[in-house]
Amino acid sequence: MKQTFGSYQDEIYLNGLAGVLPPFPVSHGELEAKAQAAMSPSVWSYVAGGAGDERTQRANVTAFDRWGLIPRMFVGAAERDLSVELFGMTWPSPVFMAPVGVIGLCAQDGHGDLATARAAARTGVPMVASTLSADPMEQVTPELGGTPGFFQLYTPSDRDLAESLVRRAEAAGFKGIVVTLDTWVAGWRPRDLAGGNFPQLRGHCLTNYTTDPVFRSRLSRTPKEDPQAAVIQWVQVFGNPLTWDDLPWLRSLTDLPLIVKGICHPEDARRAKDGGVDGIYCSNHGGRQANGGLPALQALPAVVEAADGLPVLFDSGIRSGADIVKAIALGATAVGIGRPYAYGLALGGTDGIVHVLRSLLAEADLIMAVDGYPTLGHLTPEALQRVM
Ligand SMILES: Cc1cc2nc3c(=O)[nH]c(=O)nc-3n(C[C@H](O)[C@H](O)[C@H](O)COP(=O)(O)O)c2cc1C
Ligand SMILES: O=C(O)C(=O)c1ccccc1
Repeated sequence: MKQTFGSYQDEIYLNGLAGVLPPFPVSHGELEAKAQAAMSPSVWSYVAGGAGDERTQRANVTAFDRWGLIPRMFVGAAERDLSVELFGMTWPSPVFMAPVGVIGLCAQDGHGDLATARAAARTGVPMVASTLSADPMEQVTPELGGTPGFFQLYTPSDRDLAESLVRRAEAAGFKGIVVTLDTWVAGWRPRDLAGGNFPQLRGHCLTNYTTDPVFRSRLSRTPKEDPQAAVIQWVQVFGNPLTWDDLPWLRSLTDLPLIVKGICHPEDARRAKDGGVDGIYCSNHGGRQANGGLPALQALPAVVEAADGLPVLFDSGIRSGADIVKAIALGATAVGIGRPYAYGLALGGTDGIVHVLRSLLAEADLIMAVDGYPTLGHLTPEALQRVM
């Protein structure tokens, strides 16, 4: 499949000739700074913040500096193919949008989930829709166009509710279920603690619960009549400290591809594979959950090896096209963008997300051109060297 992601650069320079500058920042640093200015302090704290003194969060980003791509010449990589086969589909690139629970709040109009789905439709970049959304999942999938969407499940302790959420995701047309394992309890987050700020406790982004028949059947009054009771019910059912004994049950919930998120240990990857999952998602939740952990990128190679041919999705720390290329070279099948698209959304709705995604993909494509790696298959660990 011929790709032209790099042409976003031509578009920007051509506009420049006409005196029109890019509407949104092109560098991550400026994107972040402008997003901070555009967001309320509490939403900024929730999105940008992480666990503890955030050293794992920072290490996720700096881990990429320890690897350098080795340029190859006389390759003639005039056309690049970034497409990837995954779960029986062909994606135009190995990039997807990671689930971001309060994405709804990042949009000026409060409908960030719909804005994200529309960005997926416009770019072909798949979306993983969080359980914690402002817009109900049934309204998200129609906005995806032909682009695949995945449903991220926070497995509730109420098994009937878990099953209901999965049935709804199937009926809504999602193409796979991503079960997040690292967030059955909230990590220690000093920024949010200092502000006494946890959006879900204020009733935000609980729509998939409050629209669910099983969740509603547990309440004596509707969420509209008694929002407080709905929040209390959510607190009671949200977390489920799953064990390996629960994996057969999770697997039995759906015939859709099942992907487990939060895997950083090779032994966990091996056991998940043995348990019949279709994909491993290597991530430390962007350093939001447990401080003191190793950078997710450092966990990736051993997880890939243990996954033994099963697709490995990766996120945590991707801030540039170079990061995407490096994660692929270290064995990721696909790479998730997290905070950067939330910042794009805060700055410019769907247009802002589209700009962020197109910029990341253009940079990745142009690096593959310059460095002589025309396809993802050419990006192997041999394309990288440890930086001294
Ligand atoms: C504000 C915010 C909310 C998130 N909500 C979810 C979520 O609902 N489900 C989930 O599995 N991961 C969630 N994540 C984690 C992301 O999916 C991803 O792992 C993380 O953002 C990657 O780190 P990075 O953004 O620093 O690259 C969230 C991340 C952020 C920043
Ligand atoms: O903020 C998050 O990353 C997130 O997804 C979450 C959701 C519920 C409880 C704690 C964290």
